[in-house]
Amino acid sequence: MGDGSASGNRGHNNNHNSHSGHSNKPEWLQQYDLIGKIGEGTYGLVFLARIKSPPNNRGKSIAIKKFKQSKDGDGVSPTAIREIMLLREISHENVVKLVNVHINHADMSLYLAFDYAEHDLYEIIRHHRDKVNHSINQYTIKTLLWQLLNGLNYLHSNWIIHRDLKPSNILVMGDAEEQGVVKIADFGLARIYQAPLKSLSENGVVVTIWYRAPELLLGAKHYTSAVDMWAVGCIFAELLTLKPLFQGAEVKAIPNPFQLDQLDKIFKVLGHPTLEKWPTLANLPHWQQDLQHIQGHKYDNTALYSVVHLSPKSPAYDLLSKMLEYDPRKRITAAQALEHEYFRIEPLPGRNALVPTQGEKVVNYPTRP
Ligand SMILES: Nc1ncnc2c1ncn2[C@@H]1O[C@H](COP(=O)(O)OP(=O)(O)OP(=O)(O)O)[C@@H](O)[C@H]1O
Repeated sequence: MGDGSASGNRGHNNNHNSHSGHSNKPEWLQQYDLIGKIGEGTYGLVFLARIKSPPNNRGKSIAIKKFKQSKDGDGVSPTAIREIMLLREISHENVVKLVNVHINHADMSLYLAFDYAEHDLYEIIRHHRDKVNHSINQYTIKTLLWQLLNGLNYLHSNWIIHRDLKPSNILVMGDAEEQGVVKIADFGLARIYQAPLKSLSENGVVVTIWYRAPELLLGAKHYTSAVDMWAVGCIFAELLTLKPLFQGAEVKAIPNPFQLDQLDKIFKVLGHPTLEKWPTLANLPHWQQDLQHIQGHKYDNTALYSVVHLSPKSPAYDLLSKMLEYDPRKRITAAQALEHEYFRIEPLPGRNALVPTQGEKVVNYPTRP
């Protein structure tokens, strides 16, 4: 088993719910030693496992994502299976590798096995904020951002929009060989599950709205890769200040309620969007429907540079403000961002984000519990 293909599984064993004689684990799972639960997200549970064989991979750590069944009990659809098979072709240094797909045909439940990454930006930011109490060094921020953009540029060039980028989905390798390399996780899953914008997942895990682009908050039906660049802007600001940039209180109603507080938080920092700067704003459902709240209150001062403690003339501020451009058509793309002056001035981005530059203290980031 573990041939890396759902159809391969089928060829190997017609009874996909089959269990071996000595264990009640599904047969494919027996190639791994399950170590423990890493976390829980919108779509399911994540476990740490180690490969038992073949010998050259022995001991290699893997993150197995077990997907929940949907409410009506139907498992993964044929369309989703096709999408997942496409995701297996995705291969880039800054995108987490999908190493195996297992489908339990008895109930159509789905398990994806990814390369394991020891850190993620959520934990790195939290560690700096709550434990070491000092900001992340400039080299690390720039390297994390460059590699994130590099992975995203690859995904966008392959017509994959992430749609749910946030610090916990941006992994950083702790391994010797790939230490400090950024890996984007959870890409392509939004499309498979088609419900990334619902407010609460079935188990009550909160889906964060803090990184959601204004066009989505205003009810846009069609989204583009620009939604990911907005999230990157929010993450860049959070790396600089160790605080989420737009921390709106979520409206918890289903499906996809109007998140007024989130927009309010954005408008307070970036000023009110105008039709002059964002002409297609007028077509967005919530902009039209909610005249009283959304258009009634006017914010006009842009306070972004003071919130992120950057000089308005700095290249870092210039790049950040281009990521947080209201009009998605004018927002900077990943390819353009990689060419930005910020990445051409010292300190230059490198491969290992976690090695400090000269004179900086080594930060020992915690490993996953
Ligand atoms: N390949 C991986 N290696 C190590 N940890 C991972 C891997 N993929 C995900 N994780 C971690 O597992 C936890 C749960 O991840 P998951 O993607 O399911 O949820 P989430 O990102 O918290 O939320 P959501 O599913 O809503 O995006 C997170 O802490 C995440 O960093």
